[in-house]
Amino acid sequence: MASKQLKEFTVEEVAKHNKEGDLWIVVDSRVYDVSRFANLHPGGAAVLLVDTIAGKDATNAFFGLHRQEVLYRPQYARLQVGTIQGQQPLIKPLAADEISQVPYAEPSWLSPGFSSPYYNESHRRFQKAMRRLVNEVILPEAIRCEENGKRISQEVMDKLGELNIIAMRLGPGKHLKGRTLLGGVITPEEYDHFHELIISSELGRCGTRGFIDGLFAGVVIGLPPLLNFGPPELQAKIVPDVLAGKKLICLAISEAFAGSDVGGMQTYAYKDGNEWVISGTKKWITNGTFADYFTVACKTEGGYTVILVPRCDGLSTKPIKTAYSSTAGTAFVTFDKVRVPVSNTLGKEGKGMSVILSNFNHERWMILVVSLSTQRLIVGECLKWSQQRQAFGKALSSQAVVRAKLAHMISRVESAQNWLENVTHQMNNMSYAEQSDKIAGTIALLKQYVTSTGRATAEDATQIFGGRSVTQSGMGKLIENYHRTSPYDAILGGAEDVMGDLGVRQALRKMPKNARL
Ligand code: HEM
Repeated sequence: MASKQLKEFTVEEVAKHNKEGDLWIVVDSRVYDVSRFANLHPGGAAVLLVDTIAGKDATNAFFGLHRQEVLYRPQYARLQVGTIQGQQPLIKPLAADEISQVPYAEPSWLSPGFSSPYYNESHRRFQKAMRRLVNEVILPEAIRCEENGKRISQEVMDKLGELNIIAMRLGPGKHLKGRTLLGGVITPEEYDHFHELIISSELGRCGTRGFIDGLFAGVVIGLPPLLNFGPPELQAKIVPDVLAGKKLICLAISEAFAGSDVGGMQTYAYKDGNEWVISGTKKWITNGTFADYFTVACKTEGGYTVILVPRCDGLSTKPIKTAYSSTAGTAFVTFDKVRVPVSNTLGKEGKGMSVILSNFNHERWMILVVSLSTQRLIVGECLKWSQQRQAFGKALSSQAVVRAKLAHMISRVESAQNWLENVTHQMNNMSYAEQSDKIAGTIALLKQYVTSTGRATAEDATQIFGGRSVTQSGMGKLIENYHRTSPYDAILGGAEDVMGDLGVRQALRKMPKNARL
């Protein structure tokens, strides 16, 4: 409702509307006629009729119980009949590409007055455009899909394909050549891992973990083996459609028999003439329910081989019900004597383990970037809530115990961000082979750090939000989602303990032979 069409009222005029059937309230200088709405109010009519609320300024009470978005929902926005004379609303939604002014709610490079050696103008342009895209296109879809558990709509997939978001999520490389990135905001030559970090960070801010996995996580991990090791004819057949969002691919490695212990897999392929015959099962396959193609790790004679399998006879998928939304498409995949041409082999026969391992650093980095960004979102939520929530007659933030929790939360997210930016800078300056040699262990340690601090922050946030932190709607909905889903980050792409161990083992391997105290 445009404010110029609204009447202005004095506080005294509003105060006259203070009874059942004639009930007004004020929230942040906006006057609402809730006379008829009172009986439909999800919080009940009685709470609106008490002396301190009916005909009064109920701003503090309102924001102690509702997210501001409630006021912008069309069915509630139309309850506004006017404004208070001489007052202006203070609380406004952020514009689609606006940066939050809440301290630590954004990484420091985005905060006014802060500088960073890592980001240039192209990153700033890119971030602004990406935030707008997330808020206008992706977040509404995320909220829908997270709730109904359905796959992302073809319309949104097409849009993201057109903007080359899917291609960019694979990182910098020749697959970006000649593409128009995010409507031309930057060139493929400019695109680096910090742009990619921005994509994953902006997505993480949706706070809808299942949806974020549904949003091409399978492509990010399932396509690189084809791009890096697949025969050109197979690439030509599959890659364009996948990058355009027309088809989905996923990575099928883990099994009920083998998770972090990849070598324990049992899915077996043998050759019959020009064909592979594959039998076995795969479990927890992200996007598997919807996928058109499967990048499958198989045991073969003398080793492991990675094979590209299209959805075909003998291959079936069924959804696995997990703690997060089925919009992620987490599947149990069965291969029953599935036949595919030998030309679908990715990399050398028997050398599949190096194909599998080559994928892991990038996957882990992507997971931790999304996870850290959501962790920061939670810090922002806790800062806001602890200021606006009154308990024992004062704001939560006036309790030392709450401030102590906030101190730990902020320190965790800031330390991880600084480490992440350092690692990303190294990625920008190393070949993938160098990264595997020099920073695979660091990425694993960073992932362990981000996921363990994320879960500590999720726990702290539940103490600050109380019952709301375990409620899927209302004030604590982002806390609830993060608390429920942050363990995923600590498992997917390598379990937290395994990550720590990998990091230390790599460090020990690199110890100089003559190192002594
Ligand atoms: C324009 C005015 C208001 C609108 C449109 C409104 C709308 C809503 C909605 C949609 C909910 C469901 C929960 C949510 O989505 O967050 C809710 C819950 C509630 N509302 Fe309101 N409300 C208004 C004013 C108030 C006021 C002034 C009070 C003051 C006491 C109040 C007390 C409550 C309570 C106690 C709940 C339940 C909260 C919970 O379950 O945690 N509401 N309201």
